[in-house]
Amino acid sequence: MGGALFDGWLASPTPPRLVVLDRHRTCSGDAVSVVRTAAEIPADFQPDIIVLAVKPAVAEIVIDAIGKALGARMNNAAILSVMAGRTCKSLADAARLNGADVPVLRAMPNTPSAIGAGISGLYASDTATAEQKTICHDLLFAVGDVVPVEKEADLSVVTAISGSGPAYVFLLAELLEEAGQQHGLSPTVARRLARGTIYGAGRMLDDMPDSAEDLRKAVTSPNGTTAAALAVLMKSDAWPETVPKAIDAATKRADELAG
Ligand SMILES: NC(=O)C1=CN([C@@H]2O[C@H](COP(=O)(O)OP(=O)(O)OC[C@H]3O[C@@H](n4cnc5c(N)ncnc54)[C@H](OP(=O)(O)O)[C@@H]3O)[C@@H](O)[C@H]2O)C=CC1
Ligand SMILES: O=C(O)[C@@H]1CCC=N1
Repeated sequence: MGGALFDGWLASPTPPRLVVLDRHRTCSGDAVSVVRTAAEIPADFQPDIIVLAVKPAVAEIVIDAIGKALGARMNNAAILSVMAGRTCKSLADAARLNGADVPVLRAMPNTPSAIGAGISGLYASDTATAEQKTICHDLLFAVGDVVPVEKEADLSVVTAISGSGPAYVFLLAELLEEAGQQHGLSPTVARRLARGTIYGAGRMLDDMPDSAEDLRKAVTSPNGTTAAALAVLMKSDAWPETVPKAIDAATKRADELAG
C-alpha cells in the first residue's frame, strides 16, 4: 500500500517532499529520496508526517528504528498509519517507548491510490493539531477522495468496504473472465470484456447522479438476459447473503487486529 501511495504522490501535480524508507525501491529527484534503513534518513530532515505502511505486526520495530534515527525530531512530527487494525493508542504507546510524544492519525486508503483513484477513510485523534490534520487530508486527497470518520472504531468497516474492496472487484473481473473463456471466448477477448465492463460501470457510478439500483434496473430488460443472471445472483442465499457476510468477516478481522 505504501508503494501505491508513493506512486500516486509522485504522479500528483504537486508531489509532497518525501523521504521514503523502502528496502527495494530506487528513486530520487528534487522532491523524493529513498533510503534503505532508518539510519540513512538525512540528519537535517524534519518530517511533518511519518506515514506507516508496514504490516501491523512490525509496527513497533519500524517505529523504534525511526524513533532512534530521528531522536528529538520525532516530537515535531505526527504519525499517519495506514495499517489495518492498529489503534492510535497502541502506536502512540510504541512511540512513547522511544521517548516521543506524537499525535497519531489513522487512514484506510486503497490501492487505486496508485493511479490517483483511491478513496481513504481518515480518522484524526484529538491529539493532532489542525495543521497536521490538514496535511494528512491533503496527502490522501492528492491520490483520490477522502472520507473523514468521527470514530476510530469506524475504520474497521471502512477497511472492509473500501480498503479491501478493490479485491472484491478484481475477483469479479477474474470470475467474469473465466466464465467468458468457459463459453469459448479467447482469454484476450474475455479479459477485455470483463475489464471494460467494470471500468465502464465504475465510471457511470462516478459520473452519474443515479443510484446504483437505478443503474442496475436500466440494464435489466423484463424477462431478458440480465434478469436471468440477476435471478441467480440475487437469490436470498447468494449475493444478498454472502456480501454482507464477507463484510462482516473483514470488519471482524479488522477489530481483531486492533486487539
Ligand atoms: N494492500 C492493501 O490494499 C492495503 C493495505 N493496507 C495496510 O498497509 C500495510 C501494508 O500492507 P501491504 O502493502 O499489503 O503489505 P506489503 O507486505 O506489500 O508491504 C509492506 C512493506 O513493509 C516493508 N517492511 C516490513 N518490515 C520493514 C522494516 N522493518 N523496515 C522497512 N520496511 C519494512 C516490506 O518490505 P519487505 O518486502 O522488504 O519486507 C514491504 O515493502 C498493512 O498494515 C495493511 O493493513 C491498507 C490499505 C490497503
Ligand atoms: O488485507 C488487509 O488486511 C489489508 C487491509 C485492507 C486491504 N488490505
